[in-house]
Amino acid sequence: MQKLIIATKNKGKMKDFNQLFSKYGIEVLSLLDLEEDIPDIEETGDTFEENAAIKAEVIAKKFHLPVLADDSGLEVDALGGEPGVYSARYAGTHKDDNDNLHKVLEKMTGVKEEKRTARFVCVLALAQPEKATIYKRGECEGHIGVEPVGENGFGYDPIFIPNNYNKTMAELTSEEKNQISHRRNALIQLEEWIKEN
Ligand SMILES: O=c1[nH]c(=O)c2ncn([C@@H]3O[C@H](COP(=O)(O)OP(=O)(O)OP(=O)(O)O)[C@@H](O)[C@H]3O)c2[nH]1
Ligand SMILES: [Mg+2]
Repeated sequence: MQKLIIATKNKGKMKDFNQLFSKYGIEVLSLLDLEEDIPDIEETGDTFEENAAIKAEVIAKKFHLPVLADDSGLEVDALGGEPGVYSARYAGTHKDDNDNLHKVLEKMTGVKEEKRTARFVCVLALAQPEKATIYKRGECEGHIGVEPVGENGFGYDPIFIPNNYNKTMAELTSEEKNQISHRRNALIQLEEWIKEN
């Protein structure tokens, strides 16, 4: 395999995937890289698995090719697992990273450090013509800071401090993020398939 379509329009995810796939010599294409204009796919599921499958299967069917999709998000324990599957649209359907992370910070006002535990979750769904969809889940544990710090990454990276670090995910280089991230931890489980295909 020389090229793989990833059923996403998220440029932050694609930056991660570009780097993660480069070691396999595979070029990844997002829905924004295709010639055809692909309408937004409605994420109607209640779980990361359901939403990842919806995205991967719609595009795999359309092109008759293997397609990977990523559904991911932040689970904050003090917020009962929110924003979870609603991470991209937590502060509204305009899907603004800055508004989303400020909503989390606001809701966490007054919550003590030891109660600020959280994790990033990434579920990858690999849909292939005539085959059952394969799921892989990766997580990255950490806690929520009190203000946004750092310029790298995307989404909630500026407020997420991974375990064993004293800086946010947005202060890590992309190489550092890609050694510990939820996305990396999910993708590594597909390594055998990637090498065989
Ligand atoms: O700080 C972060 N670092 C990450 O590494 C990360 N991964 C996911 N997220 C958050 O979770 C939403 C995914 O929602 P999501 O899977 O529906 O994706 P999306 O709607 O943005 O794009 P698409 O892939 O569906 O086209 C994203 O928008 C982000 O808010 C992250 N935040
Ligand atoms: Mg989405």
